[in-house]
Parts: sequence; structure tokens; C-alpha cells
Amino acid sequence: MITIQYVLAIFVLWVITVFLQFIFKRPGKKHAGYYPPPTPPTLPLIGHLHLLTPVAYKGFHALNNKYGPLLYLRLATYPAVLVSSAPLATEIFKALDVNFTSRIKSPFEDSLLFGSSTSFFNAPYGDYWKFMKKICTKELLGTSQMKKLKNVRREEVVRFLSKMLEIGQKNEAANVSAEVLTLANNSTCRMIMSARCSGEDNQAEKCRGLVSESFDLAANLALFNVFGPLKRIGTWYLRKKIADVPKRYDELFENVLVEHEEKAKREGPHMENKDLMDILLEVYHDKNAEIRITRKQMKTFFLDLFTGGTNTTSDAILWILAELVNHPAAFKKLREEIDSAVGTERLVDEEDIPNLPYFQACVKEAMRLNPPVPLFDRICGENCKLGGYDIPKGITMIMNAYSIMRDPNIWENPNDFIPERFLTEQDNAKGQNLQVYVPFGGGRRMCPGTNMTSSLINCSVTAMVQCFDWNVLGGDGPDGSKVNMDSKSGVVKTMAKPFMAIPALHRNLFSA
Ligand code: HEM
Repeated sequence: MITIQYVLAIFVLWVITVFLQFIFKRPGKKHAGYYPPPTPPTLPLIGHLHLLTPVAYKGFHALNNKYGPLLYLRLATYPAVLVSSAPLATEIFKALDVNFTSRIKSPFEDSLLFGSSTSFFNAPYGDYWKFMKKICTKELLGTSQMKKLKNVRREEVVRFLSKMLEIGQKNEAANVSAEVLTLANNSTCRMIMSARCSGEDNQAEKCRGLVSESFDLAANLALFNVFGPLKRIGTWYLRKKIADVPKRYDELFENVLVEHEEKAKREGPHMENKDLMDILLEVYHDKNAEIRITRKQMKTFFLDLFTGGTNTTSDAILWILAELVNHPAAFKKLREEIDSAVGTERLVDEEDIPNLPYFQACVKEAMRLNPPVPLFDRICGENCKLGGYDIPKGITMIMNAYSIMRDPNIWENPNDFIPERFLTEQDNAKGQNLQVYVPFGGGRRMCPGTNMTSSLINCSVTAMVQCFDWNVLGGDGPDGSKVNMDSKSGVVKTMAKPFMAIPALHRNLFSA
């Protein structure tokens, strides 16, 4: 008993000491004429934490509306710069990109599977990142590889449509959110490693569960990180998960890698229907590769692809469909465009997309209003000036894509769904040569998954519009027929409530 009290007393003393050190720490000397960005009023210890809201990007958006587009914030012990306007985003992605090429360090220690030395997402700007980015854009996620995987996507979309038909015929409500997530998960798993949520082993479902656990673990560790000294307590508190999740992930992926290696041996160098894992394994075994990647790096890279690609794509599809359902005139116009360009006998093919400008405009507009990743981060690599203010080396920069794409100086009626704005050439931003459309980020660290996402969005959303009317249940509006557009709390833009609807068959273009 005495020992416990003693340990507790030592612990409390330690916490107090660290906080006192923090309060009385003198800020580093800045040179004369140092001109930092404006900052909202702070509170002792917590800094600006009290200004954050559960839906993080909305809280930041409100701060920017009140105090300006470039702000210095202190989130407890964590200093950051918040960027929220299109001209500032343009300055960063064009003139200053070289200064903002790395992200914040992974909250996982290097010794863990997801540590910052093995992750591609968090990799510092250097040889490994450059090598993998080249492989991503040229081979793994490039247009030609995505074209080869077209049938995989089509099969998964048809599976989704058939399920909707079955539910609709019973006049039951489909949980569209859950079904779209399964569609995105199955398609991603099949494209990456030829696995789907079926069969005895159900690797895709295991993978989805592990990815989501890893994501939660990373988010919890990141939260403890903000409180500086509390990071160690967080690591201790989460120690079981920290040991367990990476181990299970490692085992699952080792099995899948071994299966792929055995298949490569059996089928030889002319193997057909390669998935992304087959391609990366060739790089891994290539003795002459520019960089020899490790097995650990390869596994973490797949985790990056799953975390980066599954929920984001399913959120994007859901927000696009929701905007269309909530704007029946746009839905009707889109269906008419498809009928006239493609006919009424077959599903839209991915090759038809260039002939569907209104569809492309609807997708862009829905993603502008509902970016699935509204916030992303970079680290400032060198002291520099942004918007005329001094930005110190090492500070975290948070970009709010949600605010940037609702900048009222760029977009007329920024909060309204108006796909037509993307059909006109009088886009004021184009005249100013501004980078204003950033759902996938920008500059060197821009998302490499745009081809993969767009190809699934294209074949799924067009099919949903061609084949069904979506009768929303329990939604907003006097008769509950509008999809509720609220977002869950957190840092990503996910629907707060599941999108429930009875799918009423309009035209069956998918079953014989
Ligand atoms: C709607 C779908 C998606 C959205 C909205 C999205 C959004 C983003 C954003 C905002 C970033 C940060 C960019 C920056 O810092 O400038 C990012 C990075 C990344 N995304 Fe995506 N993404 C999507 C789909 C995907 C897919 C399908 C994959 C791969 C399968 C993927 C893999 C990645 C990776 C690996 C990075 C890190 C890139 C780097 O640091 O160089 N994403 N994504």
C-alpha cells in the first residue's frame, strides 16, 4: 500500500514539474522584425484547445471566419499554423512546396510496425519516399494498372447492385453506408491483393478490422502526443494494443505475401492478372532496384494504401450520391445525360466518362463541399514567409481543405451544390491561376490514389443513378426524404448517421 502511495506521489510530482516547466519556459528569442501570424486569445496550459470543436474542420473553419485565413495556434504543448484560404494554399503548393514536403512524425515509435521509418505516408521527404512515390504513380496506382483492374471493379459494382435489388424487391431499407463501405473495401482488397470479404478465410474483412483498429490506435496516440509529457502515459495505457495490433497485422500480411510469392513461383515471369502486391513483390525481389525495400516497409505500405484508400473512397461515393438524392433536379439531369450519351441498354463504361461532363461536374462539386479528408498536415522544413508572415522551421502546418474549397472570395455561393459552376469557363480562380480545388491535397505530397478512387467512383455512382431511385428513410426535411448531411465528430468527413434508403429499381442493366 505504502509503495503504491509512494509511486502515485512521485507521479503527481512529476506531472506538476513538467507542467510548471512548461508554463515558465521562456519562448525562444525571435529576430527583430519577426512577424508571426495572428493568433486567437489563448488560455494558460491548454492554449487554444478550448476553441476546438468535435467536428474538427468545422471548428477551424469558424476560427478562420472570425480571425483570418492564417492563424498561429497552440494546442496544449503543440504549436501549429492553420491555413484556410485558396491564395495561401496556392502559395504553399507552388512557391513554397519545397519547404513543406514532410509530414508530422508518426505517433508510433520506430520500433513498431507502423513506425515513422517504415511508413510511406509519414516518410520524410527523401530517397525512400521518392522511390515509392514513383512506383505508385508509374506502376501501382497509375492509369494503365487501373485499366487492367477494370473488371474487378465492375464485378464488385454488379454485386452491390444485385444486393440493392434484393433488398428493394422486399421493400426493405438498405443501409447504403454499410453496403458502399463493403463495395469500397472489397474493390480495394481485390485490387491490392486479390482478396475479398467472402470465403472461409475472409482476408478482406480481417484486413478491414485491423486497419480500423490501427487507425483508432494511431488517433489515440496522436491525441496523447498533443499533451507532450502525457505521451508516455498514453503509450503505457495503450501498451497491450500497441503490442497486439501490429503483431496481428504482421501475421496476416506475412501469410498473404507468402501466398503471392508461391503463386509467382508457380506462374513464372509472364503471370497474368497481377494485383498491386504482385507488382510490389517484383520490386522487392529485384536485386538491381534503385532502393531495396524491406518486408516491413512493404507491409506498412499496404497499410497506408488501405487506411488511405478504403473509407475515403466510400465516404466520397456516399457524399456524391447524397448530394444527388438531395438535389432531384441534378439527379434527373445526370440520368438524362447518361441516357443520351450511353443509351438505356447497358451500364456506363469507364471509357464513357469523358462524354459525361455533367457527371464529372457533379462529382467535383460534391467533393468540393464534402472532402473526405478535410484536414491534412505538413511540417515546415525551413523558416519562410507565408502571406507575409514568418513561419518558423519545424512547425506543423494544418491545411483545411474544407475552408479552402468554400473560400467566398473564390466560389460564388460557396455552400451551395451547383455542379454547373464546373461547366463554365468564367471560373474566377482560373484567371488568378490559383490552386483552389484540393480534396486530394497538392504539391509533391498530393494523394497518389486519385486514379484508383476516381475509377471506382465513376463506375459505381453512374450505375447507382442509372439503375435505382433512392427513397430515403428517416432523413431530414418535413417527410424525412433528404439525406442527413451532418458529419461525425473527428478529423475526417464521414456521415454522422447511416444513409438509409429503399432502392427502387429504375432499370435493370446488371443481371441477365
Ligand atoms: C476519395 C478518396 C481519397 C481522398 C479524398 C484522399 C485524400 C488524400 C489527401 C488530402 C492526402 C494528403 C495530401 C497532401 O498532403 O497534400 C492524401 C495522401 C495520400 N493518399 Fe489519399 N485520398 C483518397 C484516396 C486514396 C487512395 C485510393 C489511396 C491508395 C490506395 C490513397 C493513398 C494515399 C497515400 C499513400 C497518401 C500519402 C502520399 C504522400 O505522402 O506522398 N488515397 N490522400
